[in-house]
Amino acid sequence: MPIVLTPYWSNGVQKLKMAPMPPPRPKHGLTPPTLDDEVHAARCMQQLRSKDKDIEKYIYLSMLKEQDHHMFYRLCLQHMSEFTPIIYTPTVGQACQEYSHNYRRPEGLFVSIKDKGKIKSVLRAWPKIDEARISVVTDGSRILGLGDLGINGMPISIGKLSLYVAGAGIRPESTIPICLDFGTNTQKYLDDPLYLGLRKKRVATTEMTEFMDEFMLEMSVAFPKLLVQFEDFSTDHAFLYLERYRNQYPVFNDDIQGTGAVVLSGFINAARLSSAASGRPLTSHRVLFFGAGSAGVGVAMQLMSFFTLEGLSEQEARERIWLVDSQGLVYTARGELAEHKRYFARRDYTGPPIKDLLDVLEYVKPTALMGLSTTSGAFTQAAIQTMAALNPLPIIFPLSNPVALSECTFADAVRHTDGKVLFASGSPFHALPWQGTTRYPGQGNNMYIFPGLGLGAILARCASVTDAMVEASSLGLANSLTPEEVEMGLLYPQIERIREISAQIAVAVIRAAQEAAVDRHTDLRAMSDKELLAFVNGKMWNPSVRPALSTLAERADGVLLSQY
Ligand SMILES: O=C([O-])CC(=O)C(=O)O
Ligand SMILES: [Mg+2]
Repeated sequence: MPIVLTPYWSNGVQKLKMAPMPPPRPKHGLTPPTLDDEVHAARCMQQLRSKDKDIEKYIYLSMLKEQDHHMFYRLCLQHMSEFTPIIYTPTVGQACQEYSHNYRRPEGLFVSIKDKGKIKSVLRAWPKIDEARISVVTDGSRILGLGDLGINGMPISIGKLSLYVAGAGIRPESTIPICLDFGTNTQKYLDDPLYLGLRKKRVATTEMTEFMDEFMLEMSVAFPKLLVQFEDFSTDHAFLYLERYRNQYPVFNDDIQGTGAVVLSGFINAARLSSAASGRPLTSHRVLFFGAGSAGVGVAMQLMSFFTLEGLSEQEARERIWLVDSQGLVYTARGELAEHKRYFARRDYTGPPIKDLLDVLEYVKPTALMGLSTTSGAFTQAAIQTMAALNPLPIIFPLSNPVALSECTFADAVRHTDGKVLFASGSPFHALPWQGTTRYPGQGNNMYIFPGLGLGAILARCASVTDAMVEASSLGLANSLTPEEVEMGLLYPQIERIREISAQIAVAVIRAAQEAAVDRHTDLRAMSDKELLAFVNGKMWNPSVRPALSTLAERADGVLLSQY
């Protein structure tokens, strides 16, 4: 009977019993005689680096994670800057686009619109119900900047959860990647014979909302300790479902709140430097958002709340922000506007539409230019030079993902501002030699925020995720730079320190949850900050240092068992 090799997730048919296992001991003869763990780690890295294509590296690491997750996470933590561009942005984008072609095994839960009315039984199929703590849920409708990928969005949930494990020490078995299948409007996938999802156009919002109500309720019943992260829903639904469920369940939206928090954090550090150079106060910054989707407006809201913390009234804070969408400057007199853009629409401009970015820059004179448009190259040489002419240290954040959709490259931003730019992008760029020194790009990606925010919310067993908790995560990140990192001109800490940063963020988040009294694990209230930090660190899962022998021997047993 093939026991060990049966996927631990079974297609809703039969739930596997997870009996407690004695620690596996290598059986003599089932592993090679000199399988040394350290050497095996080096072997894995060599195998990874021997692949030419990033997607091959992704597939290799995906298999390694399944075969030996201790080794996978151990190497991931040791080589964070090498691993994240593969298991996460940008390669995860390609992994999504090619998911139906590269699919090998189930790694998450698929719930489709056809399951409406019986979602409970689908969720019950998950083999580790009691362990569940965090789920990343996408409907594949707006994956990164790549559009509607339907069920091919599953790898984004998988990738985010790998970072929860690596970055915040959530136990691997506590994570549930979920892809909801409402159909897809992308004809290419509907025509693809290998496409894994429902072959139908997306259902209407009313039907989707009925489904979502049932789904969220059943999730809270099946997994009472679960936090839900909404990921890469199209803008309208992202706002709709965040507002609908945020006071009822522990849920947050990574693209609105996670991105908002991470960009605010980088903005705070950049604005401090830029204000020091210009002599103008932090509250005088003028921020232009190029792109007014869920991420753009999410970031704008986060920045606005920062301005109010700095002492501005709500109206004054709102007036620090300008939005540009595909029609140009967003202003009330322009005509009918999508709901989520109305709040920031300018009321102080009533002239003809200003469509060209250069004209908008001349009109607004921003100190900071944020790109969330998924329009590759939108920040042209002229636009970057205009920012440099307007500001001694211009803040330019091309935040669109993946890297091919970035509004400009790091090299262009440095070159066209004569090295003065304060830069962060959504996807990774390499450091750049510049006039005898090295310039480091910031990566303003929500991967700095969601692991720590999620960890804090889980440990405090929060009933909901409040704005103050999100804000705390942002300030926690901004203040986590070491003096060496400040010296290097970094806006974000080095990603290798992610565990340390996540622990600090988690503490800040737990404190904010306590203040709002949404924490259900109230024992933590009595702890000092030091005790709380020790508690958070103590809860983190660590890959075991000597796993390879036992895991491989276990698998060897499984192979034999399945063969006979
Ligand atoms: O996944 C990422 O790299 C950041 C993100 O949430 C997005 O772009 O939607
Ligand atoms: Mg996202």
